[in-house]
Amino acid sequence: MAKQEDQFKKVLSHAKEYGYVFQSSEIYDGLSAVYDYAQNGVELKKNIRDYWWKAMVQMHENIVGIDAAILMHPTTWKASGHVDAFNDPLIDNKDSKKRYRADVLIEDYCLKIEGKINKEVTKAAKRFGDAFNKEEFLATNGRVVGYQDKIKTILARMGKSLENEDLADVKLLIEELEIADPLTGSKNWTEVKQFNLMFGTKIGASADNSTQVYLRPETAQGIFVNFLNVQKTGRMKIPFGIAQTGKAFRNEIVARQFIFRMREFEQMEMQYFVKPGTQKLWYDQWKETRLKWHLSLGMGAENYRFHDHAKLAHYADAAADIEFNFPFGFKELEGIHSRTDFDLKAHEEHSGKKLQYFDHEENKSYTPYVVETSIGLDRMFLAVFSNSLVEEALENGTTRTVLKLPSVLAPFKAAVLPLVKKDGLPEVARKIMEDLKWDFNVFYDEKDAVGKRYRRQDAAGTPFCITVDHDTLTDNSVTIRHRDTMEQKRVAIASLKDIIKAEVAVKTWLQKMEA
Ligand SMILES: Nc1ncnc2c1ncn2[C@@H]1O[C@H](COP(=O)(O)OP(=O)(O)OP(=O)(O)O)[C@@H](O)[C@H]1O
Repeated sequence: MAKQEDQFKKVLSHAKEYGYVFQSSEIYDGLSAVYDYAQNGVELKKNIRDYWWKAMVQMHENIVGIDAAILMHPTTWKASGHVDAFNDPLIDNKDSKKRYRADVLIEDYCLKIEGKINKEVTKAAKRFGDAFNKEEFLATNGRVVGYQDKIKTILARMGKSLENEDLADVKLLIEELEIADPLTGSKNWTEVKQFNLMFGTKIGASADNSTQVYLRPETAQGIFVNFLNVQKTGRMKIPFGIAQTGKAFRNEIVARQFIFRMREFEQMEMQYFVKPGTQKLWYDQWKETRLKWHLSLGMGAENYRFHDHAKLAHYADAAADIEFNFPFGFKELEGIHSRTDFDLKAHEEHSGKKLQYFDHEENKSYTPYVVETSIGLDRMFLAVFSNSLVEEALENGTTRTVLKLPSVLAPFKAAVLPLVKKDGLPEVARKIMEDLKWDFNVFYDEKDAVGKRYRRQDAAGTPFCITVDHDTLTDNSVTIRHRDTMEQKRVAIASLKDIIKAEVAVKTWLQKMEA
């Protein structure tokens, strides 16, 4: 755990030091759970968005994109259920005046019990050595089984109380477990109440209630309300998809873990409209396709797992998360949801407009079912960034910090470095830059010794360094150094474009999905 926390701290400071993520309005001490993407961060974020867009839209003839507005007619959110049910249970500590999510306090309590189980496992593994069988130990050791049962009972009771809106029982559970404010140890709690996560605002100059609007808490509804417009104007035939990337806003009660849980964030969503009865097939297929997309980035299959939901949202008949191994453990990165015809039907009902599809093959109209894939761009950014940041021991006893970003996502694909700032080398380096920048984002650096410049580019995540030296003036060749292997090769200037392209092109990476 300490190691994981250490890694997370490194991620935070590296993100700032190398111009990836800044706290929003930092000069005013920041705004909680709101972040700005800096000069390198904006490029990485754009490249992740493009990589998703290409895989989802460009590679599928039957998926098209839209860009709906953040502000929507307020009835949208009545129909979708967000006005009535997009709530989290909130509890305040009367002494510290700190605010918490009641369910998270209880889950954190269970995590502590899980910590005890892990300790027992480590102890037994040491004691029994090779003869240790973890599954058997978990199933038979009395103390461990007791811990597991306790977690199950607590979570089952919490789940039931939340479902039945029995918030008094959630409070009682917190009291019975003697859960204290993690910051102060106080057990002086208020009642638990529901808190709606939508940010509301008013449209126009009037303060009258009819002008109440919301900042969208998800991008999906912009797709549902445009379903028929897109289907008709694009002459789309079922099954087909509509994709969208854009900002979403949630007034999260507890915002923590950096850009993992933000109040303003970006989603990349795709709604796939299918014939009723075929949703299970498409749901399974999209689960597989989306996992392949993640794996194509080469961040280690062991770092992903599915979590199939036992308890389903009111609109879903199946749901799973793709979880990623973040520096603080496995957590949701993407959701795949079979949303039935809930949303389209709800919008039909609230708008009084038909949102049906006429199936020419079957010669009848029906409301399509929807399978959705929904991933947070910022969470994906954190997954990529934290997975890529490594400290590497070198043969000479020193270490180097490398940001081994998948090169297709790296902000800059190459840095051009004249060995010295004289003898005409900068001019040649500039010429190489001028030529490469039509195809790639290229960085120019002539300050400090070349070794130091290599380290800077390693830490910033640039896959290639191109060094111009005195020989370049006569042989038209340069040294190209690879970030990950540190291997250096002498190559002709004329071949640079092809060498870089072969490694960083979207095609090189996305084709791995087919393997
Ligand atoms: N507050 C947030 N900050 C950053 N990304 C978010 C946030 N809330 C959701 N996301 C991203 O949007 C995706 C789809 O949203 P969805 O509504 O399914 O999330 P969720 O199940 O509410 O997430 P969580 O359980 O973590 O709150 C999530 O998988 C996640 O990547």
